[in-house]
Amino acid sequence: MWSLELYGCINLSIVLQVPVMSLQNVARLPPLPTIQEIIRMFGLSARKKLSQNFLLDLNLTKKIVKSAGKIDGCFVIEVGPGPGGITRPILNSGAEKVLVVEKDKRFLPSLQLLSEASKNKLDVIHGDILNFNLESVIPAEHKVAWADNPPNVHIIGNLPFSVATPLIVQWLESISTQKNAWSCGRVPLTLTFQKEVAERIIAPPKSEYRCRLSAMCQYLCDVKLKFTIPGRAFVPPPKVDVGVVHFTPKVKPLISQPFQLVERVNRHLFHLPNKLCKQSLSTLFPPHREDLICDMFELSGIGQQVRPFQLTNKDIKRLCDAYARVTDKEPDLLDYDFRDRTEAHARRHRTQTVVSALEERLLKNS
Ligand SMILES: C[S@@+](CC[C@H](N)C(=O)[O-])C[C@H]1O[C@@H](n2cnc3c(N)ncnc32)[C@H](O)[C@@H]1O
Repeated sequence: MWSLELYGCINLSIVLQVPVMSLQNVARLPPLPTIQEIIRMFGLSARKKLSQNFLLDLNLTKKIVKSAGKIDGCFVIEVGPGPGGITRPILNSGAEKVLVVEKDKRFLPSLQLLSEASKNKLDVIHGDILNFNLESVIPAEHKVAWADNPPNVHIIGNLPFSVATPLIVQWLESISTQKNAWSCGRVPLTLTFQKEVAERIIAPPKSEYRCRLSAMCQYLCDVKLKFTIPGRAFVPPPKVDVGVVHFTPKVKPLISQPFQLVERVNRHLFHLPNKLCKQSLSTLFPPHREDLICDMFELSGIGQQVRPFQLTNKDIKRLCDAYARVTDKEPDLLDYDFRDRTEAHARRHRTQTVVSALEERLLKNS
């Protein structure tokens, strides 16, 4: 039996102001202490340094799980479970098996207890999701062909903002190459982001939020902002609101070029989102090769006066295809880095300044 005395009452350094996740609300798991009690029992204070913001409101954690779609009978991977506020509704939604990947080992004992209560339906892995290949943990019976409907596998996570964005970029590359979890088919994702990042992910052309992340997410996935959560719902509350985004990988990506090429074109395109495309794309080529930008626009059929934020996903596809054709003829251009030139130029300039100062001094002394 669970009891506070058994584990000792350890400091609760966060203020709990949200509705309590009560025993009655947990339908399929046996009676368990509330998440608040778990936090207290194991001394699981949220670490600001690690951007840990817990979601303890059962209505919200259930809503996140519901927005993933039908998870009954599915294999569910949760990234960053923390004290288990989202893990519990996943277990209660009839998932066949749940695997959680948690980096902070302070959470492992409480997750282990949850695993025992779930009759080992829950597996706990101590690891860093940024370096973790999910392919090996997804059972073979859940693997389907890419063109089939998404497999009975879901990834859900409320990660720190500083992890969620690099992680989705890393995972987009895995989606494009059908590696990692996506070697098992078009595994959908339900992830939380800072609201502004969520707005960027789903931003249509001409939106003020349209950026590289919008183009990269949308060429590979159908993306939907499911709902937003006010920052005050978290413990401790972050200064910003949070968006829950659902990603379903597309059967056929909108752009058939390699991920690195698409990333490169978008990186250059959107580094000056409000300038003319001609200006933003000029950094793709050495300064004396303006002819190549003209070739790129001619091949793509896109007008040079358009601004990056106005481009549709199809326009971006045309520009990527055109860039692929231009660089097919001169593959070295794929390695061209305009900053190298700037850096080399700056270095030359610094050297020249030092040399001139030296010469001046020598002249004075002579
Ligand atoms: C914002 S908290 C959310 C906790 C819990 N899911 C909730 O909603 O209350 C993020 C969790 O992700 C974990 N985490 C952070 N970086 C991680 C990583 N690279 N790999 C796995 N877990 C990570 C943190 O330790 C923390 O438990």
